[in-house]
Amino acid sequence: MRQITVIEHLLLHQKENPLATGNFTRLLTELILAAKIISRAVNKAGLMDVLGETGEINVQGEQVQKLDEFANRVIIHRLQRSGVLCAMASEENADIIEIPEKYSKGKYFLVFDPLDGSSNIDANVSIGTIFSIYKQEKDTDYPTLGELLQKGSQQVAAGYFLYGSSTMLVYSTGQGVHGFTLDPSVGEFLLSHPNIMIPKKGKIYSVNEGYFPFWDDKTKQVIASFKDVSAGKSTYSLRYIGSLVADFHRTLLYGGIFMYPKDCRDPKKPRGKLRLLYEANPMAFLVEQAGGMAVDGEQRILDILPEELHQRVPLFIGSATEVKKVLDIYKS
Ligand SMILES: O=P(O)(O)OC[C@H]1O[C@](O)(COP(=O)(O)O)[C@@H](O)[C@@H]1O
Ligand SMILES: [Mg+2]
Ligand SMILES: [Mg+2]
Repeated sequence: MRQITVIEHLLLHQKENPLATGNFTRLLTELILAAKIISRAVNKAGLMDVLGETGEINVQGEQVQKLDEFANRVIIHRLQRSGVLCAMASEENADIIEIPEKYSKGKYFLVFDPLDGSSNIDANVSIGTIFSIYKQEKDTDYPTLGELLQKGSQQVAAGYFLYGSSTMLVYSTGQGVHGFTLDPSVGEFLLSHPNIMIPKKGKIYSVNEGYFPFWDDKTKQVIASFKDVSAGKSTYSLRYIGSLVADFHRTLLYGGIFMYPKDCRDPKKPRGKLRLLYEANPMAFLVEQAGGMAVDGEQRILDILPEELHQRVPLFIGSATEVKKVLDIYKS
């Protein structure tokens, strides 16, 4: 089989794609380089000083791991010099990240979760980097937060790097979902999974069932429906890694559903844990491109207009059959 790189694939196989321009390919090239640097650190984590916590608490109120901070620094460092971004937003930074005056600017917003699945880092379990790209609509040098807070349906591209038993890039520019595997011997991501489509129905449900006592009655009904084996009902297996990027990747390839519902423990946090901008929107963009669905229980994730940078949202994502089942139960 001919070996096809990410940029080659974008230019050759998506010719009619308006994103096949110098600026977008530059952005993708820098992102890929940042991911290779992060992947190298992940692979050598036990040999480098990147395991454990930094001792700091981030804007999400969570412990910052050394690898979270490293990945965040690598992405900001590389991408602010790319000349094609007008601003960035990271799960680890409280505010929008402006491009310093000394670098030239462009028209894209990059929104990212530098290291997803932080609690799994020290156990050598799959983790990843999630990204989402939007266009700046107005022609100003200083984009406002309001300009960045676009609906997920306005993403021009989204994807993730998965640092698993192999390192992969899975992404979409709105023309299908394509997967590339890093060949460490040549240092390139090469096409391995063209045109990924999620099965219409799956056999796996994925959720942290330890939180069962903290769910409302409807949510309990939703999860119970995947355990219901009465006459004629399908049986499901339960799989939960605790890294969205890895749980989503399995769901995309095998089908089924991943869920992170709202939690009633804290009435001030009725929206679950996952972040709309950094986690739910990019995965929702990918799953729809692959023929699946993503909802918050009532509405399509990509239709939600964000009110703030670090907004959280309940997430039900996967094969159409299972996601529709969730919608039906919440509606009933
Ligand atoms: O431990 P919990 O509550 O099940 O949460 C797991 C979820 O939290 C996350 O780790 C949150 O992401 P970060 O690691 O980027 O903060 C997701 O990857 C995962 O789906
Ligand atoms: Mg995350
Ligand atoms: Mg993270």
